Amino acid sequence: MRIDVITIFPGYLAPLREALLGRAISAGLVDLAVHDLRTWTRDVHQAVDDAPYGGGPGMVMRPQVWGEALDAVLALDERPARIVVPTPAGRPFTQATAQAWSGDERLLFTCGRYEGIDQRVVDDARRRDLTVDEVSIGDYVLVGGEVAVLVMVEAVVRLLPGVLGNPASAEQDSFSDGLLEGPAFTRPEVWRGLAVPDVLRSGNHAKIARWRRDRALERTAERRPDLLAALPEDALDDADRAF
Ligand SMILES: COC(=O)c1ccnc(N)c1
Repeated sequence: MRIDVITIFPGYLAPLREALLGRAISAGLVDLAVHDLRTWTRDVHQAVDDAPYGGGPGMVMRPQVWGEALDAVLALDERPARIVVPTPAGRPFTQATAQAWSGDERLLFTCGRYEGIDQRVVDDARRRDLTVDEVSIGDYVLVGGEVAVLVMVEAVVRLLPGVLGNPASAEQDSFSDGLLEGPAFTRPEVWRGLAVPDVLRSGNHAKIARWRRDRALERTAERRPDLLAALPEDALDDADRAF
């Protein structure tokens, strides 16, 4: 997978080259290229924003600069790219989104700051039949899209074959079966007087699986009843319903 990021703060994306993601890049599983938006400014002040039409607070990022930047970065590779615009006004980014994007050949993230990017940049890309997804990582506002890109790139890249040491980890993620993951324990058996649940040390795999499923159902019902309500009819078996 090739990942391009266009931003006025390239340094914000440095963490993508650390740890697991850094190893994925070194292993050639991911090609990452970060581009400074100011490369495509034409004026001495390298202005990337201007006052919003219609008035109001803040500044809007200029279409000319973004249009040239997008065209130039898209032209760097012939693989089709999904253009991703992080914005609080976007569709929710979920585990299902990460799963879907993990099959893409190329992702191109455009990091907006201020009050966002002139809408015509997205409209122009879409009318050229480019895939453009405006997505939000949650119901809150950030200063810029860079942090959202860190979140989304990590969620996607960890799903790529060969990135996680044990692929089963991704299969047993929270949300992978529509439920939150239950509690996890490791040694010692007793810590500050708190013992690991006996069933987890029983060696009875059927009982352990049932116990884990019950804890996942319990946690989901308590913390995210919306996820439980959204489960498809056949997602819960009789044992689940008995819980
Ligand atoms: C500037 O970008 C944001 O504020 C942003 C991006 C993606 N998701 C959000 N919840 C906010």
